Order: sequence, then C-alpha cells, then structure tokens
Amino acid sequence: MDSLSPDPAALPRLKLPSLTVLVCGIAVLVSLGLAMSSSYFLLLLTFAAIYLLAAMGLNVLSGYAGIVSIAHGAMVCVGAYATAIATVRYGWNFWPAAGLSVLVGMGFSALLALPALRLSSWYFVLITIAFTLAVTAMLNDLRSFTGGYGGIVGVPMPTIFGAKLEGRGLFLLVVGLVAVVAWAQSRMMNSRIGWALHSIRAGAVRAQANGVSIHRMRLFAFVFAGALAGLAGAFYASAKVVVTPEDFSFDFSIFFLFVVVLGGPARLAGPLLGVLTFYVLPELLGSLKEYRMIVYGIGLLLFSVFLPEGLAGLLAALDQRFMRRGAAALRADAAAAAAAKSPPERQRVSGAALSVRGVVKNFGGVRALDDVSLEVKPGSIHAIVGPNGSGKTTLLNMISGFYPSDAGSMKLGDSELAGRSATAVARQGVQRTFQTPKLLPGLSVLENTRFGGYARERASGAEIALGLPRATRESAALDAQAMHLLSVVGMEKRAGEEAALLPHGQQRLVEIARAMLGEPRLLLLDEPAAGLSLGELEEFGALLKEMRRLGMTIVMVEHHIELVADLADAVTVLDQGKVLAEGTPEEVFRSAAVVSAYTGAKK
Ligand SMILES: Nc1ncnc2c1ncn2[C@@H]1O[C@H](COP(=O)(O)OP(=O)(O)OP(=O)(O)O)[C@@H](O)[C@H]1O
Repeated sequence: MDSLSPDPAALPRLKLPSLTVLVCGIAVLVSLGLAMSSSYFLLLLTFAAIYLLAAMGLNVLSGYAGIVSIAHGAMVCVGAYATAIATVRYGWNFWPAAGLSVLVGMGFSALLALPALRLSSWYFVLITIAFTLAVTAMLNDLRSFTGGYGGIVGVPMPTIFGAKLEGRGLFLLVVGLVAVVAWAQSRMMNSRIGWALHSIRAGAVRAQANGVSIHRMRLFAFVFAGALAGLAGAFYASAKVVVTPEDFSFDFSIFFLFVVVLGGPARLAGPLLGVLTFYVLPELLGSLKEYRMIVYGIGLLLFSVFLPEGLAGLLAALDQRFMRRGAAALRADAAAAAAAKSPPERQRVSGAALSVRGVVKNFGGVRALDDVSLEVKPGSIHAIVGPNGSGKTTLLNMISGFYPSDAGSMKLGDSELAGRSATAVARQGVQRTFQTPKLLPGLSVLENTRFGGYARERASGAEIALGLPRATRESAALDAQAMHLLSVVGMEKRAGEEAALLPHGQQRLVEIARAMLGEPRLLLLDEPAAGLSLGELEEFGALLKEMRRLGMTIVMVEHHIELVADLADAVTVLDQGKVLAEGTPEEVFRSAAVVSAYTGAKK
C-alpha cells in the first residue's frame, strides 16, 4: 500500500450524511408533489419549499456563521412586498420583480450587517427584533405604498415561455430552485468559504490566523441570507396571491430560527428536516397547527437537552454509529490517490528576514515586553526561550498581529507588521501555531490542513459555487498538497478523521501541516514540542530541519532545551519581558545569567 493511502483499519467514521439526506428529502418532496391530487397539499408543499429556500439562507447566517438573527422573516417580508408592489402597482412581470426582491433582500440584509460587524451578539439580536417590529410597523404606516392592513392583492404567478406556472408547476419550480441552491451551497460549505465561516464561528483567532477577513465573510453571510430571503419572499407573494402585514407577524420571523436551530444548524440537511418537522407535520396533523408556538417551545426545551445539534445532528450521530465511510473519508481517499499519482514537489520556500526593534507591550500595570529586539535571518530557526511569564507568547502574538504594540517596529522583509491586523499579517505570509492547538471542530484532519491554503486560493466564490473547472482543479491540487504535507508530519493515515478528537500532540502536527500549506515566509511555532513522545520529538526535529533546508524562516517558542540546542541557529532568552541573552545555543546556555534565570540561582 502506498504510504499516502489511509490505513483501512483506522478508517474514519462516516460524517455528515447531510447532502445525502438533503437529496433524498428533495426527492421525497418532488414525489409527494407529483403524487398529490389535492390542491391543499400541493400548496402546503409549495410553502414548505419556499420556507426551505429562506431557511437555507438563514442556515448560512446563523448556522455556519453563527450570527443569530430574528429578522429573517422580515427579510422574506420585504422580498414579498417588493414583488407585490412591482407586479401589482407597476405592472412588472414576475421575474424582474423577483430579481428586485433578491436585490432588496440583499440590500436590507447588508444594512443589518453594519451593526452586526461592531456590536456584541446580544445587542445585535435586539437590533434584529427592533428591525422586525419596524418593518411590520412600516407596512401599516406606508399605506399608500403597501396597502396598509388590507395589503396588496393580485400578485401574479411566474410564467415560463408564456405559460403560467400554477399549482404543480409552481411547486416544481421552487423545488428545482431549492435543489440548485442546495447543490451550490454544498459546494461552498465544503470549500474555503464554508471553512472560513466555520472558523469565525469557532472563534475569531482561528479565522484571523488563516488570513480570513471576518468583516467580509460576515457581510457575505448576510447578503447570501438576504438574497435567499428576498427570493423566497417573491415566491411567497406569488403563491399566496395576496400579501398583508398579518402574514409577517413576529412569530413568522422566529419560525425560521426554530427551523434552523431544531433542524440542525450548520448542516446542509438541517433546514429541510426543520421545515418538514416543524411546518409540514403540524399542518398535516391539523389540530397541532393551533399549538405551533407551544410545539416549538417544547421542541426547543427537549432539543436543547437531548439533541443540541438538532435533527440533522441526530442523523449524523446515527450514521457515525452504523457506517464507516463518509464525505471526509472519501475526500481524503481522493487526495491520497492524487498525491500518490503525482507527488507534489517539495518546493523551496522564500523565507523572509524578521527584524523586531524596541518592542514594548503593557497589560495594565504589567510590562509584558520591555524594549525587546531580535533579528531573525531568512531560512533559519530562531528559538525564543525563557521562564514562565517572561513574555514569549506575547511576543508571538504581537508579531502575528493579535496584540497591538505600544512601541517599536517589526519588519518582515521590507514590510512593517506593527499596526497591521492579524488577518493582514497572515496575508503577508506569516503563519502560526498555538500553544493549545486551534483546529476547526467537526472538520477532518485533511479539511483542517486545507484551510491553511485559504489565502492562496484564487478561484472566486461564484466559481466554487458553480463548480467551474478552475475552482475544482485548484481545490484538488491543494487537497493533494495538503495530503502530502500530512505525510511529511506523519499524519496521512488519519486524514479523514475528525481533527479535534485526536490527542494534543497529533493536533499540533496537523496545525504545523496547516501552517505549511500556507507557504509562509515566516512560521511562528508556540511550544510545538509540548506533548510529543520521544519518538515523535525526533521526527519533529527532522521535520523542522527539512523545513529550514527548504528555506523557511521559523521562530519557535520552546521549553524543550535539548530540542532547541539541537535545532536552533540562534536563541533569544527573555526574562521578565526583557532580552536577557542572545546568540547561538552554546553561547546562550553557557551564560550564567540564563542559568540563574532558569534555576533561580544567584549570579
Ligand atoms: N492578555 C493578557 N492580559 C493581561 N496580561 C497578560 C496577557 N497576556 C499575557 N499577560 C501577562 O504578560 C506576561 C507575559 O506572559 P506570556 O504569556 O507572554 O509569558 P510566556 O513567557 O509565554 O509564559 P509561558 O511560558 O508560561 O507560556 C505575564 O505576566 C502574563 O500574566
């Protein structure tokens, strides 16, 4: 067996059957729609598909990006009114009106994004509530435009080649759109876009360290959700023929959040399962309809205790129990096959010099770094050592842009790093690992490693969503490179497994592979050897030497003195925020001052 092939005995458990569930669910919906002769049921299923379209948008915003919005129903409402006003008052055809609804949904959603980029989540939730109430109030107040309480009557059906789509035709059209959106969404969420959203949800640090612009990604999530809400609104108006403020009461907005949360947030099949269980089922069981809000409340209580990952999470767990191969494992297989077929060459890296001069950092009254300077030569390994609390991690956090400096300069090659955000520093070619590994939970080893290539990917979001050749080629090539790097750190056999479940030492190796895929000009490692066994330590040392041979510049904070003595070209010793000594390992570790700082012995 090729060394890159995953070991079948350690094959990962199946993960995320979400796409399969979604495809089957859509197939069931279509079959039901085709079999139904009752126009009531057909209309019910049409509304289910419309709600699904809207909920899929909210899943990106609240599920994948983790931004809780209660204003989604209000977005559907503005979309519905945009189509109603354009068609009924101005005589537009349905299609341009639906286009307008999409734009209006995107516009309102982008407006709502502005406070979300600045406020804490609680304040933002309050703003979404206020927005929902304001939209409802406006519907009544702007009577001449919206028709007030009576609403707007006579919204036309869509037409295709002159033929009106009613009943089954409208149903199939909406389900067709749902299928297209689901297909595009599954591509996006299994690419750098989905990983970037995931990293924001998992904590800004992970996102910034990979060069993700948090503002841009959040704005994308808002605009995407707004577009789908607007489109769903257009179909809602058309299917209903009449829109009134009553349709868009407050519980309409809450309904979408329930559907996403109880269906399974950040899972492709979540909204489908949510709509089927919390809309179609209560409607079919007639009497339950009256008690819908009570059903939601009880559902929320039970789910929060027993099924925090929603219905889709339950399916994934069952799946994990009974099946062995899944999307993550299959992706790892494909990457292994590609890497084995044409092994990516280990290319030379153009490591940059790092020059830190007079850096100062205060935390309140604590001076964590006091006039610290160091020079790191390109293509060398520079170790930073010192007793606990001497400022080593603070220095790495400042170089990588996570802490602003109070004074001093930090230059990578010719570019100044001081004053730049962590995202900008990562995009300058600085990659880092953390004392406690920060991998993306729920994603495989390969996917986590692939995320390291985020800033290198050139295919646009649209190319990824549509699966255009450049995006597919680029993704496959990076998958193969990631697999190769995993083999370099000895983790290739675990490529399809969930990274966050591995022992810490192995997670650290995955983090190093992730950082290497970014082809960094400077690699910062924070205690990389912690938790490694003796054998792993030896392999790790060899790996760092190989990286240096390829030209990478490495700065590592490390307590393991033997490893530092074996690897480092230069060492800087920090003590109480000051540079205590610098030089080669031999010079530094012979210094009486250094021995005293470590042992507490008198000089
Ligand atoms: N975010 C922070 N807020 C307040 N004080 C901080 C913060 N980060 C670090 N410090 C303080 O700055 C000093 C240096 O801490 P730092 O974590 O950089 O040390 P270190 O050398 O990396 O220690 P260790 O080897 O234990 O990781 C300590 O006194 C610490 O308490």
